[in-house]
Amino acid sequence: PLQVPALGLHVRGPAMLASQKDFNNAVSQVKLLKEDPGNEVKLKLYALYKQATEGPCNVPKPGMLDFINKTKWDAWNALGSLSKEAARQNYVDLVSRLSASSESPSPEAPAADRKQPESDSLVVTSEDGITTIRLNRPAKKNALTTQMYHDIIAALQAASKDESAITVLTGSGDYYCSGNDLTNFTHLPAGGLEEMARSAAALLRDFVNCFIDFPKPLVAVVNGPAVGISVTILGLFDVVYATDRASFHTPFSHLGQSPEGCSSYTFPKIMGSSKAAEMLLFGKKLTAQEACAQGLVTEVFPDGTFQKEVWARLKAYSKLPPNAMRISKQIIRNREKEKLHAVNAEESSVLRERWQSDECMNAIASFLSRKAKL
Ligand SMILES: CCCCCCCCCCC/C=C/C(=O)SCCNC(=O)CCNC(=O)[C@H](O)C(C)(C)COP(=O)(O)OP(=O)(O)OC[C@H]1O[C@@H](n2cnc3c(N)ncnc32)[C@H](O)[C@@H]1OP(=O)(O)O
Repeated sequence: PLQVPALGLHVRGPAMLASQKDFNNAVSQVKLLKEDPGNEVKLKLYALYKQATEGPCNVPKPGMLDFINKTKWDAWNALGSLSKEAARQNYVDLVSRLSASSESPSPEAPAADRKQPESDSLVVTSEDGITTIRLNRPAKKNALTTQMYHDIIAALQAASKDESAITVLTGSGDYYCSGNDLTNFTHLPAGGLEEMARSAAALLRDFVNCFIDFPKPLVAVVNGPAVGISVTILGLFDVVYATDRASFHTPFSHLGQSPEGCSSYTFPKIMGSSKAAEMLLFGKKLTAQEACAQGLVTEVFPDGTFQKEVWARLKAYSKLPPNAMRISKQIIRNREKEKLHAVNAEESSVLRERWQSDECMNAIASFLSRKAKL
């Protein structure tokens, strides 16, 4: 089947297309879903519904500050000339997957407690004693959606209990991760900006807590440039391997924001206060070699041999006695845990205020209107 890239959906041949009755049933089924499928999926459903009922997007683009309607318009418009029939089929397929996953757990779950991620944007695999959590939104440089934060939390919780010795976080495509998806802040809930900031701070805190508490060796395989929160949490990993194509960028001041991921504590500790300040206050972007010289990265590999060398090394490490590695990590981490939790709480609470500031809103609007890029 062909792919509609923006939404990762499939176009089928005419013989397999769903009828109008199937479509109407799917529309009714959506209202009966037991779990909220998350904003990204709801956006896909919206776009497919519009395409299936009205055809290609035919209304004017909303203004850049009309975040919600612009995001909906973008999703519909991204379907291009997809036929009404194919959109109808994709809608029916999506609803049937959502209904199945909300009704029964997958019989093929690879580990007892593993719940597969809600969307294709995160891929979790276990092999050779290594659980790999792969960010999989290459078209968006692996920017983290709200759903992905939830899925990463679930994946880490499952990995902490599975049979693997080592857990790896990496990315698909040319980027490791472009940080928080800035459109996360455009879906204003009923309680407005204040409620959005409250729930974002709670999610951030839970997310970072999972990294602080993760009990096994945690390795970042940084396959390309890294931005924002994907950089700051590196201070909570045990080992960081990077391709020489990677860069490390924390543009918080540019975005009217402040550091998170415990970086206000881990970065000065790792690289000294003035190097940390240059990154966290002034947004200085480091090359892979610079990040390695400053202790944020363990080792840099030539891009051409990066995957081969890193995975060979990780496979060898994964054969070491797992309990010994776990216990050694605990001794190192236990000394810091209380402090890290306190730092995380403070950073999340400061960001809650920042997200309600004009500085932050203007920076996000600028990015979304394509005026600003890092
Ligand atoms: C209510 C609940 C909310 C919950 C939210 C939880 C909150 C936790 C938040 C924790 C705080 C985190 C802070 C950060 O991470 S700050 C860093 C944020 N990231 C950025 O500012 C990066 C923005 N992106 C860019 O500047 C460029 O895209 C980049 C330099 C990364 C790449 O440039 P390039 O020219 O190579 O590629 P494109 O710009 O064309 O990008 C391709 C497409 O990807 C989209 N994209 C990229 N990054 C992001 C992003 N961070 N958010 C959203 N979209 C992103 C880009 O728009 C392109 O899309 P289109 O092809 O559709 O145009």
